[in-house]
Amino acid sequence: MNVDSSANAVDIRDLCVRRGTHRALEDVTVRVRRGSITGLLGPSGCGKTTLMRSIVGTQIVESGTVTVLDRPAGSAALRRRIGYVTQSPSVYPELTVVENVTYFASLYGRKGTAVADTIAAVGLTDHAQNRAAALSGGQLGRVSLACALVGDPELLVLDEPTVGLDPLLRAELWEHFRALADRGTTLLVSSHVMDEADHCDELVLLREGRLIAQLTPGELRERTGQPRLEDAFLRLIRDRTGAPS
Ligand SMILES: Nc1ncnc2c1ncn2[C@@H]1O[C@H](COP(=O)(O)OP(=O)(O)OP(=O)(O)O)[C@@H](O)[C@H]1O
Repeated sequence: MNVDSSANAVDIRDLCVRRGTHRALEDVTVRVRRGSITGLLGPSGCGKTTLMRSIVGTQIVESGTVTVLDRPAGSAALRRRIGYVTQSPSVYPELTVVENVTYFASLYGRKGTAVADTIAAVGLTDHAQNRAAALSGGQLGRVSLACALVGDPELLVLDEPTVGLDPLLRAELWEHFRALADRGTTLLVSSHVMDEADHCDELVLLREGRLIAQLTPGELRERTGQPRLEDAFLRLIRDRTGAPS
């Protein structure tokens, strides 16, 4: 893929989103560089999923702009260019793993070894012939991930893709994400645990619907003087709220 890494894959300005009676996002301005891995981090309920939904175009926004791959979020032309994996796996339970992934590969015109390679990348080769209905929750999540990966989209939006996975599989998935980014894919990956932040080029830190900071892991450590990213995030919040450390 030929990519101008200085350009933004996602450009969000002054975004406000209301969900029910609650302001889920408040004046959020964020940019995601093409060909990078950006971690979307913050506590449960801070607005990570809402921000992802705004990017993939499934969220009604109150005000602000969301531009994705140079088009307004939700444009029909973006559908095949974005892969979105939600927290709840969306696969066909009666189909096997290989049938599920083959179906999505055919939608995107992928041929050759794409299906087998993608199933291997998510660690499911040994389960390729099993029906999805017979898989564990973590395995189902990986089938869902494979269905998004196999389309080789320009932008991958992944909502907590490593939740519930064992450390080895997690490490392998992050390696795969890095290989994709090196090839020019843009990845936006949410997590509510900071121990994955070091895999990211940039971090978007949210709290209570507001952007706390957008910076690299190195900048976060430097700004707070905390070597552990978990401590650094807490430091940043305490500095902003004036709470004692
Ligand atoms: N369908 C909904 N109707 C009303 N409010 C909602 C709805 N979904 C989410 N919210 C609220 O919007 C806010 C942001 O939720 P969101 O799901 O974006 O958070 P999150 O950071 O992704 O959380 P988690 O890490 O637990 O998935 C929360 O206060 C939540 O209660």
